[in-house]
Amino acid sequence: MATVSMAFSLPALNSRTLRRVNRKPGLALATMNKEATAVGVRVTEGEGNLPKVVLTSAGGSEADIYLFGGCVTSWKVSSGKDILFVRPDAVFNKKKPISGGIPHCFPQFGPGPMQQHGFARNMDWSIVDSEIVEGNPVVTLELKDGPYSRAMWDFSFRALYKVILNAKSISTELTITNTDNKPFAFSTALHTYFSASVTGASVKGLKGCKTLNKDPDPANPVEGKEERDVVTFPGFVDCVYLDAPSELHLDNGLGDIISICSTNWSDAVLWNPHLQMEACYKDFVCVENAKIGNVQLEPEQSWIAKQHLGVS
Ligand SMILES: O=P(O)(O)OC[C@H]1O[C@@H](O)[C@H](O)[C@@H](O)[C@@H]1O
Repeated sequence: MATVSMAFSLPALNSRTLRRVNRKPGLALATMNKEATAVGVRVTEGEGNLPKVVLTSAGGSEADIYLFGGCVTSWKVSSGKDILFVRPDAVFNKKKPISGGIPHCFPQFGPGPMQQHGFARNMDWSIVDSEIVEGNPVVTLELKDGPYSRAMWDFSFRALYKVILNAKSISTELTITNTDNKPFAFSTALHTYFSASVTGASVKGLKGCKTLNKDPDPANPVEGKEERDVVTFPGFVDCVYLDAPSELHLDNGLGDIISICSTNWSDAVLWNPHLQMEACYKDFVCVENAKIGNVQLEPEQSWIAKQHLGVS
């Protein structure tokens, strides 16, 4: 993956410069023509020449976030191991969402009146703020409605996505605000792809949840209840867990136990495509924090949800 090897140098990003130059989409790229320094938060050129924010923590962990889709594509812990997974068929040309990392599903999860998983993963987000807190980088991205989103969903909204990298964790906070003068409703998810050995991977914490099993037909989920303490991925898995607990544990089958803690992400989704993606299904599982039922927001109201992924 291309990193900082560019013909031009990069800007030193601090809160003041980011506030000044990145209020409008597109300006993050323009700032890449200035002098180079990288402390904690920097913008570089990623795959397909797309702008990418790199967070580097004092503890040696690193995260990559593409402005296209506001997508965290990599979270490397200090050993250099990437806890997230990007599919080998992922493209970085803006013609499709980036298939991997933590894509946004907003304002629709799954199939529905608009494109699968909504438009947020197909739009350019911009940087509105960054700071370093005790050696840990923090960046806030923003997405607002535009002609592309309005054509599918005719509402004015503002999404803020704050990403905080610590030595052993990455946290996100998503705030959706209704900036329209009429109410709207949405569903949403963080469609997190974890690196895994699928035969050894399992999730704890879902026992007792009501399930909507999208196997075999995602458009007609079957209701049920999870009876297992430890949920595995023996074949095709596509299942929604309603009112999931705020803490789940993923054993990725690669020697890591990952805690997945959340606030206000009421639901969870497990997905592995099995033979539908023969080239890569053995190498990842998706454990998604989701809000499946519609969130209703009146004008000026906001909805906030937090996710915290940690390794021990
Ligand atoms: O291929 P996409 O659009 O990224 O979606 C992948 C999968 O995403 C999951 O969240 C859904 O539950 C699946 O039904 C879907 O197939």
